[in-house]
Amino acid sequence: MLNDPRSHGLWEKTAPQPPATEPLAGHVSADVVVVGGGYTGLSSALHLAEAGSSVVLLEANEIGFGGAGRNVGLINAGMWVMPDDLPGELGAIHGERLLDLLGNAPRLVMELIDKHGIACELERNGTLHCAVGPAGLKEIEERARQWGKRGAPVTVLDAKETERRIGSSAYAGALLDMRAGTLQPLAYARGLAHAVIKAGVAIYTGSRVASTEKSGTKWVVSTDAGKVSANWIVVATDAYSTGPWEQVRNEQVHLPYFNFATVPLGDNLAKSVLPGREGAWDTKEILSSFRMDQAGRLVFGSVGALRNTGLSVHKNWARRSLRKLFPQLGEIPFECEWYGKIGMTDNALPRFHKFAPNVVGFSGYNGRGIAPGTVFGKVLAGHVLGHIPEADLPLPVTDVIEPSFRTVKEMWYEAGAQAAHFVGARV
Ligand SMILES: Cc1cc2nc3c(=O)[nH]c(=O)nc-3n(C[C@H](O)[C@H](O)[C@H](O)COP(=O)(O)OP(=O)(O)OC[C@H]3O[C@@H](n4cnc5c(N)ncnc54)[C@H](O)[C@@H]3O)c2cc1C
Repeated sequence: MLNDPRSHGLWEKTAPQPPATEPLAGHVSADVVVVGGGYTGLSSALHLAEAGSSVVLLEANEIGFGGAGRNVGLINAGMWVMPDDLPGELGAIHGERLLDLLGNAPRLVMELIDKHGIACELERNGTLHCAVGPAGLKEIEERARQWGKRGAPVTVLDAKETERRIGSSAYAGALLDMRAGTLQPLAYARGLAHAVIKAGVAIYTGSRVASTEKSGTKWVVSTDAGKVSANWIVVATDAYSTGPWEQVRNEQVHLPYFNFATVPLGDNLAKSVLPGREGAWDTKEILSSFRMDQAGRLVFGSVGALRNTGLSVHKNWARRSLRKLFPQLGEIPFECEWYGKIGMTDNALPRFHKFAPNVVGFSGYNGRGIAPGTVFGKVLAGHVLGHIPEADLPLPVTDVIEPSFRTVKEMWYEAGAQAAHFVGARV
């Protein structure tokens, strides 16, 4: 995308085409203007239009330019925070409400894919959170216990069953979560965009919102070449936020995350690595993730940016790690490499912001935005339509607060990941 082979990598290579769109020109009106063409913006536009609202969606670059086109494609249920800790973080009402909403969020993703016939390599076979050593095993057992008492279909697999499912003896066990799955992330975003246009939304790409102003009872948002007047603004710009909502980006500490995709493994090897096509990641602090795509490529990722010295450090690390994790693959070549920035918040939980009257948005998904972004987009639509009052939202309204030492923390993430990957092959 935008002539950068390390921005969207494999996903851009294998995703179906996006709908034809153009930059905004002139002055148009709508009930709602949605800013951002990722999962949050697309889902909110879709649900608003299906309920009869007139909607304009403005995307600064292309559909899926942000996290939506760069991520690993794990459709996770819930956040990183342990289920029992959420009520403590958010209060009992918001905590249990968020658990319920996000625990069921993958179902909404899968329903939308089915309903709109989105070709995005959906796999419904669950995810495996792989335990590294006894501490990792303890962690997943506790997570399983906490989800289990809420009725979630989660199981702890022993080391033998984990090895059978993954094709590696590296792990002490794994948490299998049958609510979850994998997809081709850019294909999902582009498929949503097709559905959004079919529902009657006007999407303008290459249309960065530069400013907003109030004109009577309406909001007017301006891009380089046009304006939109609307009653509501939905802000769905998250970690790639620019323009009037750069504060959303500044609220987050950016964690770089890269992926390498191998060439297709071929039938025999593919049978020995994740034959069930679950998505997987481990319990390490600097975690690694791995999954297959539909053509049998192994997508392997971890923390770090593929730029400057990081490019060779992380690539060498990925080769060493794969040799150790899956020796049966031998010296398998990489076909694609890419990275993006994950927006982390200080308590690892997303935020709901009310920037001004009738200007609202969710952000800060901490690397878990496929299902939450989709479900929060639907919640935003319900809120704008007056069906979900503020008191019933899954998160409290919070101010946008920049964390202290943000820049230092971001440099530390990048340097720390390089140092860790320089020193050792993982697992
Ligand atoms: C490398 C990586 C791996 C990840 N892995 C996973 C994973 O496996 N599973 C998971 O669930 N999540 C994962 N995530 C997180 C997930 O991708 C994000 O949480 C998700 O994309 C957020 O969706 P969004 O629609 O809110 O924002 P985005 O997808 O980032 O979209 C925001 C859009 O807003 C646009 N924009 C910004 N400013 C303006 C403006 N002024 N005017 C107009 N448009 C603007 C941007 O161009 C962008 O397209 C990962 C993220 C990364 C980067």
